[in-house]
Amino acid sequence: MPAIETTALTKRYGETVAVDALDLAVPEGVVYGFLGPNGAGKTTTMRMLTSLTRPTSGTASVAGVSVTDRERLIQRVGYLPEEPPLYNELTAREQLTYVAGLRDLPSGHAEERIEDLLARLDLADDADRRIDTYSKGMRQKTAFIQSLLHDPDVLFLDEPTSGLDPRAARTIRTMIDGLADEGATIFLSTHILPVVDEHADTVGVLSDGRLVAEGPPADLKRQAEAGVTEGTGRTLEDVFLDVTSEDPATEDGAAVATEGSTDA
Ligand SMILES: Nc1ncnc2c1ncn2[C@@H]1O[C@H](COP(=O)(O)OP(=O)(O)OP(=O)(O)O)[C@@H](O)[C@H]1O
Repeated sequence: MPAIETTALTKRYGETVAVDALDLAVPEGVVYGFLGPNGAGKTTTMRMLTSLTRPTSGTASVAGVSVTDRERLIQRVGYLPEEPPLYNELTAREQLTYVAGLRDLPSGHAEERIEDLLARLDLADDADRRIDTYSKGMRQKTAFIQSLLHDPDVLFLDEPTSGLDPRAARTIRTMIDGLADEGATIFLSTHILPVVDEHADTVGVLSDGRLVAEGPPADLKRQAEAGVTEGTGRTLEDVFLDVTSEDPATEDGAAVATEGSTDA
């Protein structure tokens, strides 16, 4: 059973088709890099997959739970949105304890997990200060911990290293790999293409609400080399620019899929 499965998933806002008949099958335990230009529909897709917004049509399930079953779904998924919900008047420790309570985590276990995650992200010394005194990076770390506190099966991350210093960014990247190794599925949306290149097992590129390319980074780069002078190394950025260009050749809706791209 795929960790994420969508069939003709569509979201319209009036005349705008934000997500257009999206078919995804993401296996368990992988890091799936979700790319696309601004306004491509990435956030809308993640909001549908975490039951924050309802699809106009089509179906989707995450960790085997339909996105229409919000109550069961939120126990299985974590989401770090671009603007994470934090209470400014709480300290990080209070915020995380509060969220652990909402999630019904046994208090002893929750406390241990919170302390461990605060320490790993180098936030323990500041954890008793109010969040409204935090830097952007400290807020981001708090929100990242909050998204995975309940050990979700599928974790949706929108620019998880935004505002983080290189050390903290590396910690988060290492944690992403570790979570996937333990069997969690990570749906990673970011514009930092080298991170996707290094960490994603499979990449999907969304453009105008449609999946225009999908496959392991190495395969997509190899495909992009076809027709290019031999020996020219292509980067994921080249692939991204190719498949999201306004060139009519790429606008026929045909996804550049790589065989077996969604196999674990
Ligand atoms: N609540 C809304 N009401 C109306 N239109 C919306 C709404 N949310 C998103 N849209 C539209 O849907 C399209 C997709 O937006 P979305 O935020 O999903 O893109 P994105 O890929 O996450 O972009 P970015 O990389 O800039 O974050 C855009 O045209 C956007 O204007």
